Amino acid sequence: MPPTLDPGANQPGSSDPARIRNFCIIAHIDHGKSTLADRMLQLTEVVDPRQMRAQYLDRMDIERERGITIKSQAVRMPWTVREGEQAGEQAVLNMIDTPGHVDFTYEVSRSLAACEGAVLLVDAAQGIEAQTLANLYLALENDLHIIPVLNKIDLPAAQPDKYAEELAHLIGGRPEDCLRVSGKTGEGVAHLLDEIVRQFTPPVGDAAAPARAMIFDSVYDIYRGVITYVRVIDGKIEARDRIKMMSTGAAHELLEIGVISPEMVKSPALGVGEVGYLITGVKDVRQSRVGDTVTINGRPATTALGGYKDPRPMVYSGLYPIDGSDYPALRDALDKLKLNDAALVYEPETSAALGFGFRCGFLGLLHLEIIRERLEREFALDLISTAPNVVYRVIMDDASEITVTNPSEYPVGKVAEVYEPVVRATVLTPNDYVGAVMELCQGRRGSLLGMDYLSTDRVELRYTLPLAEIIYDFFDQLKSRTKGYASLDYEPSGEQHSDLVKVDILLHGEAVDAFSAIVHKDKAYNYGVNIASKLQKLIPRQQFEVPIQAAIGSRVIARETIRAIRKDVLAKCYGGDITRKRKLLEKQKEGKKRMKMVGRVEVPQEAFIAALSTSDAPADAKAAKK
Ligand SMILES: Nc1nc2c(ncn2[C@@H]2O[C@H](COP(=O)(O)OP(=O)(O)OP(=O)(O)O)[C@@H](O)[C@H]2O)c(=O)[nH]1
Repeated sequence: MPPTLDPGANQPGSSDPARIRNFCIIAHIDHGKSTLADRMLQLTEVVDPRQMRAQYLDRMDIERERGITIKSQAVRMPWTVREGEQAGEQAVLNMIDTPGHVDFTYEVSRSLAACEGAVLLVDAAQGIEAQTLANLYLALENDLHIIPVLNKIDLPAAQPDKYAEELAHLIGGRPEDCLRVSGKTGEGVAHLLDEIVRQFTPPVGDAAAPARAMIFDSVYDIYRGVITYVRVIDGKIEARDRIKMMSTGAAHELLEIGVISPEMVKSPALGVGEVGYLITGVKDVRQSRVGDTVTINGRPATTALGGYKDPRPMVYSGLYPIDGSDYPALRDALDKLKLNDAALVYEPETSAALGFGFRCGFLGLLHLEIIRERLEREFALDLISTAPNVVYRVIMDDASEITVTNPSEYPVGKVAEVYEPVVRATVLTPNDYVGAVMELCQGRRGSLLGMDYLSTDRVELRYTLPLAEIIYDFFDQLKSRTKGYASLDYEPSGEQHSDLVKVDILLHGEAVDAFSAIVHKDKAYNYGVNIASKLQKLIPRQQFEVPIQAAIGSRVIARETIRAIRKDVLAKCYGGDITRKRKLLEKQKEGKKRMKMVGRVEVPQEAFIAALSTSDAPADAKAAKK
């Protein structure tokens, strides 16, 4: 018998945990999570049809334009089961839309910890991809129940039968258990919502215990301060409570509490299993740290919930304003972005070539590109960024240790050992391209860990690769060598001892810090030749000859020369005798000598910009954002 309908029972704070289902949608990039989420919002009628827009939950402009999700989003949707034995049952669904790109995996894992179930979405025209696997493993690690779903069945190229087999093989179910939907047409979505209620378990928690809520996201809003997203595990948080952060012991007055449905809706309380937001008037997201446990000040819990790992920057790059007077504006802008993005780190640095700027740490190249683009767009700054590099651990001869985030700070001499970060990469590729992928990985100093056939024509290759090799055009190369069919996922996997050297680029004998790079010994020559020849084309000829050298320590490994402009000092000297001409030429030579000695090469800013931006570096991010 269907339970009796009680409209009050689904109100936040008083909903019966047995009615709640907390779930997330996980998928490879572009397999259609956000589109499916849109259909769910429509079907559950939480969005007014007139206000519906595509990718409703991707709120940042940049997310909408690029069609990618960067921040996780949680939304509460009431749903009355339509079919089957439970028809008529009222449920409260909390859906968490997660980003798909590797750079943001840490967001995914946080969201997963707030759910009991995961909808594993696979594009029925593409099949399983690298991030499908990565996200599935994350979900399994979090003990989530999985509903496999094939999406985009409206596409003529869809092969749902084939991929249902693959999926069933992967997660160990039957092919007929894979649901089939189209986020575009809405087909099968109501059935999926029914299955979510039927298959996922409701949250369990102790309603009588002191309150404990897990912070899974925290964002800064210019009007409202920090908005903290939580999932209540035990007890209840009420609007008039004073809350306490368990890691710091700091207590805050609650200004507002509520749920997102899909805009913020105030509510009197949040009970066991509920997902919602808290506003305390705190101005810095770091005071409301993701992974922390919130409790009630008057009746605090004794043990905190298990937290999350802090995201650690993997890639560093120097950001400099093109117009030096923009430096304070850049600092303010970074401060503002940092409020919202705990993963962004930066500290001031100066470069002889580029002036004042910041060395910034990012989760990956896409993160770098997004921050840079937001700085340029939201804060109207014109920036130049140096080639991205990873973090090196350098052990000196006297056993002291240095962490190098900027190649120009790499110590000269007396280096005993250098360690560089490595990743465990998974590449999924059709059979035909295995050779091409292996060749690429080998060329990037990869070592093969294993290889598996997912089906007769798809292979999973696992490699250990230096992160530094991936952040250059690896993704682009992978795509072009496999006609776009291979997909890549990677996760940090410690560090390895490597034969690395610092290559300096010297202009007229002086090292230009912005071009220094730490590269593998075998690749130093290529790097040197490449940059030197690029600069030779970019720097205009001067009054004197300018050598461009690439050097390791004092050893020059490549050289190009910018020839001098020979000023025609004889132009004004018509006729006349030869001794006068000679005298003028002698004088010119002297002048040139002086210039060579004292003069500094005038390198136009544009040359730096061109040399750095035409380096093949951020191609990965470009390819990934599509
Ligand atoms: N034909 C068809 N296209 C779809 C369907 N679902 C999504 N798409 C298209 O697939 C593309 C990617 O969809 P998104 O919903 O943005 O994908 P996503 O998985 O949210 O992407 P990320 O947030 O970047 O991970 C868009 O161009 C959608 O229009 C579907 O069911 N059928």
